[in-house]
Amino acid sequence: MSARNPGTELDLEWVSRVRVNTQAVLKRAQQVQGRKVVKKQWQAAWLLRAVTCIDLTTLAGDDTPSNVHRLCMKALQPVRHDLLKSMDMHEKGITTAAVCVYPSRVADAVKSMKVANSSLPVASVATGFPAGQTHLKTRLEEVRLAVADGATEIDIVINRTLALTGQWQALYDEIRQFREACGDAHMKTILAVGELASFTNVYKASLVSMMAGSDFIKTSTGKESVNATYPVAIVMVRAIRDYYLQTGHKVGFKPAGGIRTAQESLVWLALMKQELGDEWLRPQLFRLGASSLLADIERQIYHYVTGRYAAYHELPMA
Ligand SMILES: O=C[C@H](O)COP(=O)(O)O
Repeated sequence: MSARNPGTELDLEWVSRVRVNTQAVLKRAQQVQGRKVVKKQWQAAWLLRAVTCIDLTTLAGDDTPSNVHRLCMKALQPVRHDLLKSMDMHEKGITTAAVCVYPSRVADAVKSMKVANSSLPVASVATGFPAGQTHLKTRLEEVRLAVADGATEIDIVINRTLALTGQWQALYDEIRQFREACGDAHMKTILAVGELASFTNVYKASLVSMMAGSDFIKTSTGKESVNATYPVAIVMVRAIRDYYLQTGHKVGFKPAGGIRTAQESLVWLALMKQELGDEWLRPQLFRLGASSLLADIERQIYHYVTGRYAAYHELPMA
């Protein structure tokens, strides 16, 4: 992770003058999607870059220590060794950026990483994920427990009720408290954009989250009916840029929810490069939150190396 964002005082005047031009955002998103993506070895290199930015996620009611262990092993060896060797990348220590699990599975993930002698970060969703509709005291305690179990990154969800009713001061105060409960753990703040009703609300919620000290802002939980979209990403990354220009603090971006294909991961990287520059193409400032994206990326890399698509049994860990 890069240097932490300490946050600022809540600047309500800035928040209140925010207006987002919807047509301009939609047009820009179309341009990003319409651009040709890189091919051949450049594409393979970009796909490996995408791998290193993935928060490899499992957030299911039937998660167990064994599937969490399997997730951790996959995060540590995300692409088959022989494929990496063919690309002369086998000694580069390629892993995903982190694994992401529910709070009650953090201890399992930490144990698996320890057994593998790895310090790969374990992230946990918290604060009543995904809806955030539990008492503040409960949400704060959940953060503390996940940190005590060894999570070094916490993905909090914002209180959408506060955002939708324009209670920005109350939202700021809650997020500040989450930041404090995180201690040294880095905090990613999930806006749940599919439930924020307008781009203007998304921009305002992004600003308030950053002012309250979020190290990353994240689009979605993956559980809303609309998750990571390119237009909403344009709004959020522009808020990141404006906040950086105003304060000098760099905040990361994490699109999450419904990102499944290698092709999409290339568009996300292109969007970051064009909107925020090369510095935001590293796991310190960019994450892709995804449960099934890695399988398609590995499949595309297999195709690049062998010239054919893998049968299911050839990429069993995917
Ligand atoms: O934070 C990550 C998301 O929950 C993952 O969503 P996904 O299962 O649609 O990839």
